Amino acid sequence: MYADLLIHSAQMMATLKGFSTGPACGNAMSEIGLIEDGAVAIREGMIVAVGTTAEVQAGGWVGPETRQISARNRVVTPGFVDPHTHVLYAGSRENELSLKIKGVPYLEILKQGGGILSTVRSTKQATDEEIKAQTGRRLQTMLSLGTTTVEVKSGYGLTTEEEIRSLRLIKELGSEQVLDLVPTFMGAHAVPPGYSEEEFTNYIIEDMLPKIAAEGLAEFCDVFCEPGVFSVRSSERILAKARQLNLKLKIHADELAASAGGTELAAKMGVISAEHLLQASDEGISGLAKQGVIAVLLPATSFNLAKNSYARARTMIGAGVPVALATDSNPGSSPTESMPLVITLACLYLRLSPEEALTAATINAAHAIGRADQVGSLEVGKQGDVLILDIPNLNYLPYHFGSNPVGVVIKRGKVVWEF
Ligand SMILES: N=CN[C@@H](CCC(=O)O)C(=O)O
Ligand SMILES: [Zn+2]
Repeated sequence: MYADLLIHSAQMMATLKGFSTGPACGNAMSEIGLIEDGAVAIREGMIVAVGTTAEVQAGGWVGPETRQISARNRVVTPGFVDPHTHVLYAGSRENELSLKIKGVPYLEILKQGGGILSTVRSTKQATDEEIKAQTGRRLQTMLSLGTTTVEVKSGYGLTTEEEIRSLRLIKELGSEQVLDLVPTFMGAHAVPPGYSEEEFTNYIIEDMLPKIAAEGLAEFCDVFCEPGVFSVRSSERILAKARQLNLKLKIHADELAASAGGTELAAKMGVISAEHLLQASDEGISGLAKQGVIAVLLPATSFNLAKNSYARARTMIGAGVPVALATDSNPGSSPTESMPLVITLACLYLRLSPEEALTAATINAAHAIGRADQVGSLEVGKQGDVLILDIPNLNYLPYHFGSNPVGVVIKRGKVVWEF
């Protein structure tokens, strides 16, 4: 039995091994399982051997039919996992840039009917084909930047019918695209005109959630818990109903307003992951650590909101909270598809080391979306999702920002993108 593909002679290979059953916390976030002169062999889409080039070659995996790719002078890592995106939508919001430059706050734009509500309108007006074509292009860009698994939220529908349409389109794209897509229901993304927050919360609980759960369209349920959007009380009611319906839980918590209680709710509900967390309190952070909640940090959003405010990642890591990174790709607060950019911002502004950032963008991100048994590290039995980065060492990844460091993307053992 020979491998279909052998990647060999990597200057350095970061395997991220050893964290498949639980995310890396504290000092362990720096343990990236380095192998010099590394090699990985893949058969039928799955990893069958990992080690030094000599070890893998001695394992008898290389036959006449095995395709061999040299990673000499390059760095090999698992494919990036992007655990927080709003990438399914139609339209764009570059018109809001001038408002932002003038200092109009994000939630003020939303209150005036722009922001998320503007994307709700453009998505509703678009045909299924238009939404899929626009989203497909973004997914293709993600793939070229090294993302091989991505979480995608609904939330630009805000009616039962439109939310179900979005989740069905995510499912269709998942079966047509190279990337693996993980669907999250986020009907609680904004309160549309004509509803009070309480009325819309009731609508989500009584109508949206039961129908979406019955169709099996989402794995996770997420809520934008923020004063002026969904209160802690409404968020708790929505998440409790979602849990009853066997959905796993996520929460956008304490992004904009000072310590509003979202982080504490995340800990109380024992969600899988809490996202943003710019304003999380010390008590909230220790609650996350106690409950093993993963902090999904989104430094591209902080950067793009241009308020010079970033999550306290060092405090979180010090407290033992497992940290993951994501793009938050969306048309308003983070119009980017780039995990390499997120890694640079995480190093410079969250003060993560390159090793911690890589852990956060691979195995910890995989845990945040319930996929750590399949992706996020280079270990025997996992999917053959591998990147060959055109860089001489790991420091170079955050260092050289704004260009694409990805040389080759391999998804389930197939070369799917090459520079
Ligand atoms: N904060 C709420 N939702 C998104 C933004 C979505 C949008 O602006 O369209 C976020 O995570 O940043
Ligand atoms: Zn988000």
